[in-house]
Amino acid sequence: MTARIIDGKKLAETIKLNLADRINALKEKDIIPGLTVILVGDDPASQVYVRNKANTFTKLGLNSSVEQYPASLSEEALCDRIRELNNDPSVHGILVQLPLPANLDANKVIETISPEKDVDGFHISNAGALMTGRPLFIPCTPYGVMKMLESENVELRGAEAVVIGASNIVGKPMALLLQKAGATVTICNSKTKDLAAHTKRADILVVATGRPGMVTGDMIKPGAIVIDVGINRGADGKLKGDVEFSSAKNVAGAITPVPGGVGPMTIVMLLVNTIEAAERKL
Ligand SMILES: Nc1nc(=O)c2c([nH]1)NC[C@@H]1CN(c3ccc(C(=O)N[C@@H](CCC(=O)O)C(=O)O)cc3)C=[N+]21
Repeated sequence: MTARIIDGKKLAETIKLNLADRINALKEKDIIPGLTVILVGDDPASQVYVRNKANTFTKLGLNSSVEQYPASLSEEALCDRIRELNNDPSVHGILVQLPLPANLDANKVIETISPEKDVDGFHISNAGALMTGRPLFIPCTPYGVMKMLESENVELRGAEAVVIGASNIVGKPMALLLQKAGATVTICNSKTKDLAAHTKRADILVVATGRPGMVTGDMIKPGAIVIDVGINRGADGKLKGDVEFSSAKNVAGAITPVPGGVGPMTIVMLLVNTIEAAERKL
């Protein structure tokens, strides 16, 4: 058996086409959704990725600007700039690229973003809103994963879902969304004893650990849906997921590739959130 490939790139393109009507409706009211991305420091991977985001926005006729600052930028200066953007009506979404240099307190910086412009959904108010079932912005990566599961017509009610990784930006919101959809959710972490005993029970397995190839085919329940959130860049410059694709594809029912899986979905959901932020200003 060979798994179906869940094509995130293709699904992202379809979602983009379906956004055209919403974008045009805003334009008729002289509103162009705008995102400002703030990048601190000169991590080359972040730079490439931030460019990708900006290009996607521009292609669809949205506004996007990237502000790049040296790693020496003070927390105060960064927060002052964020407050200016909070008050700029042409900016609907603000994204501060993570991770930030160690001398900056990421929590403090993120909490300076107005929750109404926090299109990442990382602000503590937005995390709490999601947790209590009244989300304002759903974090883009887990949001994109839910769209992928939807496109595959996966029955979530009563399903066993296992999420490996408990970060605030992927694992925790992912678990909440799956739970809300009716799945029974287990969150595993690096201390989990006998990880395979958990993963082998999973009808839906989401892997977000940042450890390349850590989930192998022998850990997967035959026919399971496997979602690989990993984006690890190897020494050869190639992207590698957290799932060992070569062995997993022989066991899973469906699997997301890396690249071309969750990554493009993350970007398109950022578009969705930014458009939604602009629509709320109508
Ligand atoms: N505030 C903040 N929000 C984020 O959403 C955020 C962040 N910081 N920091 C970094 C991570 C990483 N991330 C990616 C999203 C899409 C791709 C993506 O499109 N990947 C393509 C390939 C890109 C390539 O080839 O390099 C793919 O998987 O097919 C990659 C990485 C968002 N992040």
